[in-house]
Amino acid sequence: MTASVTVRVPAKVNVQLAVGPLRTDGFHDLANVFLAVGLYDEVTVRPADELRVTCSGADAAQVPLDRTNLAARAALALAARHGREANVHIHIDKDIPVAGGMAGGSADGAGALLACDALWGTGASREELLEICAELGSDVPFSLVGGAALGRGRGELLTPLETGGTFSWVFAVADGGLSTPAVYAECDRLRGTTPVPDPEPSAALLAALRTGDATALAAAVSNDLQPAAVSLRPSLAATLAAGEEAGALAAMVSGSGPTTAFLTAGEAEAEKVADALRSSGTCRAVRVTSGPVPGATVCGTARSSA
Ligand SMILES: C[C@@](CO)(OP(=O)(O)O)[C@H](O)COP(=O)(O)OP(=O)(O)OC[C@H]1O[C@@H](n2ccc(N)nc2=O)[C@H](O)[C@@H]1O
Ligand SMILES: Nc1ncnc2c1ncn2[C@@H]1O[C@H](COP(=O)(O)OP(=O)(O)O)[C@@H](O)[C@H]1O
Repeated sequence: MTASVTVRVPAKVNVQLAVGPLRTDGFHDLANVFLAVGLYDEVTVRPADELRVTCSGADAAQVPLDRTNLAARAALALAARHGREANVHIHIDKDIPVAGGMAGGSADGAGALLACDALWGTGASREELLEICAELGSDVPFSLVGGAALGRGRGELLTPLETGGTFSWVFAVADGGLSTPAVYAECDRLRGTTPVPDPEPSAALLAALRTGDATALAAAVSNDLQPAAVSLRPSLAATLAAGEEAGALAAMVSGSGPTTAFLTAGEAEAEKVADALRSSGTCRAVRVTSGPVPGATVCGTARSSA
């Protein structure tokens, strides 16, 4: 009998986030180019008398442990489809900043889904898992898939993208989070009555990903939510400026923020930008990593002796 399953799930950065007009269902159509990067949450599930969520890590106190947690919702959704109880203890070892625009909650949702599927021997197809992910949230399918992908619709309709290399990134973690709906609402407010074009992926950006050319990627990155995130958190402007001055090829807000992302020419340049950001006093923590990396992956299974 399986005693526990552990799944490792990466964070993401959006190298392009083109946001269309507000839809009647409250969402926005997107051209969302995701890149999975090497900051990870680990989700472990084991049989229990009832559904329970615990969390460890520096930001653990900010994570809800009730049934609103995306990992709990994932377990409940899979159990409901397969006519069973979601009697599991889910433990999240969290390294992805909370409410930071890096899809940490989505990562935990995808991780718990994959882990419960393995623990229960559900044998759900990839299509079924992706369908459940899309019900849980717009970013959750990408957390399952990883790598690089274009998200259309509200971000849940994925097309994998080819990448020709690995890109070096520095992330500056801000104090506190930003609410994703609040950032979308601020984007709409700033746009006012200006007509908004349908979002389209940038051909130059897709080509830069394909060839692995960091300089070309830096010239093509864009985030329509950045003005809104900076409007709600004006201090981000100083963080972005500090990374740019230190030689980042591109400085941008990660998704809805407030984490900021800095693309660099390589690992040595990333360390230099990281040092400058640390001493700038404009952020809470600095992380150096790279992407693309694979999506949710089972990394450990323990068997009970019974
Ligand atoms: C902005 C992005 C960029 O990848 O991620 P974060 O930077 O927050 O991680 C995503 O669009 C966030 O996706 P996710 O966090 O899964 O959002 P959801 O739970 O589906 O939706 C939360 C709320 O965000 C807004 N929302 C989300 C997606 C979308 N295409 N249009 C929206 O307007 C809606 O107000 C919605 O009610
Ligand atoms: N497993 C989870 N980890 C973190 N936050 C979660 C989780 N489940 C639900 N949430 C809620 O989702 C909100 C957004 O968190 P997160 O996914 O980390 O950020 P973002 O949407 O900016 O990428 C949090 O403020 C929290 O209330």
